[in-house]
Amino acid sequence: MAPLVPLPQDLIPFLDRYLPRKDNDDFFVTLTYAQSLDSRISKGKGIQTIISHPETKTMTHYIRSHHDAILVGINTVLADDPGLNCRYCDHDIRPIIIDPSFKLRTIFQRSKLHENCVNGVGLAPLVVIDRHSLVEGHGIDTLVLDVDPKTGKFSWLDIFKALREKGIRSVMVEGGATVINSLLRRGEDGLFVVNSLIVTVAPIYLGSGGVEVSPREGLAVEDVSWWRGKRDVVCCGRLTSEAGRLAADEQGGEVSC
Ligand SMILES: NC(=O)C1=CN([C@@H]2O[C@H](COP(=O)(O)OP(=O)(O)OC[C@H]3O[C@@H](n4cnc5c(N)ncnc54)[C@H](O)[C@@H]3O)[C@@H](O)[C@H]2O)C=CC1
Ligand SMILES: Nc1nc(O)c(N)c(N[C@@H]2O[C@H](COP(=O)(O)O)[C@@H](O)[C@H]2O)n1
Repeated sequence: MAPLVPLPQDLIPFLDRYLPRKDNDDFFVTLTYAQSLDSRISKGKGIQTIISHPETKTMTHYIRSHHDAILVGINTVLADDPGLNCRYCDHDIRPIIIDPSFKLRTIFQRSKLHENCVNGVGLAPLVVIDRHSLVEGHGIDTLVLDVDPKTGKFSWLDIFKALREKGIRSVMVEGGATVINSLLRRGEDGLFVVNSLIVTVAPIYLGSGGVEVSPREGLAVEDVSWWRGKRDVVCCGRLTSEAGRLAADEQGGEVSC
């Protein structure tokens, strides 16, 4: 695996107020991903695509160093075979895979996740599965929840409450699009479960066949800051209050970021 390039040092103060605080026990969710100018996160379904410049790739590993867990959907594991460890510094981060039908079971032994565990450079993943997919004898840590029978989905609140009960206090969500789009929606209480949003934007187009990030409803990101690197920009913001919706309404339904 190629070594990371040095972290641009101005990213440290820039990211600081969007990362979980060590002195605060509240559960914290950071949603972070890299996208093209046309809001694509890969060239196509199942295709791993390098979007970040090497310096924003290093940033991702720096952000991992501030979280207890890193969460992705199963399609991301199937497409990318990711390591999901922290290569910025010596920091243990727990991979969480959302995988209701437990597809990971069939490929785990030949995955990078497994290789990292065996080589002592990554923690074992915790796989969130539906009760109906529970089988014995695979040697993989599972968190068993019930999907909503109508949607076939877990509730994010159920997932995060269960992770909190396991002692996890901060989760960095990296993707893919299904996970990101669902987290960019308000819950039934009208609130988002995401605290911080950190999006890398690279000056490329991936085309209409690419995997798109675009939530069902528009929203306005609050408390926004931008960083400009050698090639990419990074947008940080928050999604926690009602102000985003109010701001959108005041602009006659137009939503701006
Ligand atoms: N550029 C970037 O930063 C990133 C890009 N990617 C790309 O994203 C693509 C994968 O995206 P998607 O196909 O959308 O897949 P995904 O990685 O979001 O996984 C979707 C699957 O996860 C499970 N899942 C997700 N949320 C669930 C819930 N609430 N309840 C129950 N099951 C749930 C389901 O099985 C669902 O089919 C890949 O091409 C990958 O390369 C992935 C991560 C980051
Ligand atoms: N930040 C970022 N930039 C890109 O260009 C990407 N393609 C991704 N993808 C995410 O990173 C995971 C791979 O990470 P490691 O193998 O652990 O280094 C991949 O699965 C996506 O979640 N991210």
